[in-house]
Amino acid sequence: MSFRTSHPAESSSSYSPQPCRQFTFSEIQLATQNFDESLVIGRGGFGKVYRGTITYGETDLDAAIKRLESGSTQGAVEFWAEIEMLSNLRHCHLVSLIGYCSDGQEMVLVYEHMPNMELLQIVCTSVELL
Ligand SMILES: Nc1ncnc2c1ncn2[C@@H]1O[C@H](COP(=O)(O)OP(=O)(O)OP(=O)(O)O)[C@@H](O)[C@H]1O
Repeated sequence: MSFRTSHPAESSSSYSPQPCRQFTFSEIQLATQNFDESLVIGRGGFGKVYRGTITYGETDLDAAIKRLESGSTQGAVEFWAEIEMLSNLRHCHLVSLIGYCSDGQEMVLVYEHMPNMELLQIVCTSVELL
């Protein structure tokens, strides 16, 4: 599988900076305590989702951090599509994308942590078990 290492929009002359920020892999490791298993809050098609604290400028933000897993059904195309879409869309009913990290094979999405999303997952799982 081949991976893109830069945001497609960065090569475009019409690119205008988005509030969505690019993080280094070291910043992601720091935020997730090097992907500590105790911080895993969910798992989706992309891979595991970790809860972490990411530093954005002067502010520490409560974040949900999705790391693309090797063997994930979703890949580079979906990764960049998610960044493109959520960078341009801001709505109270949509989860906010804080930023992303693309470093070699590592692809990570950083969202605002939504406590209700975990609660919803617990309710859905309980209903499935009934
Ligand atoms: N922003 C968030 N805040 C809190 N928890 C989150 C957030 N994003 C994801 N999660 C948790 O991680 C789980 C997996 O989320 P994810 O979006 O990766 O999977 P999904 O909803 O099944 O989507 P897909 O399979 O299309 O990637 C969610 O069910 C939720 O528990």
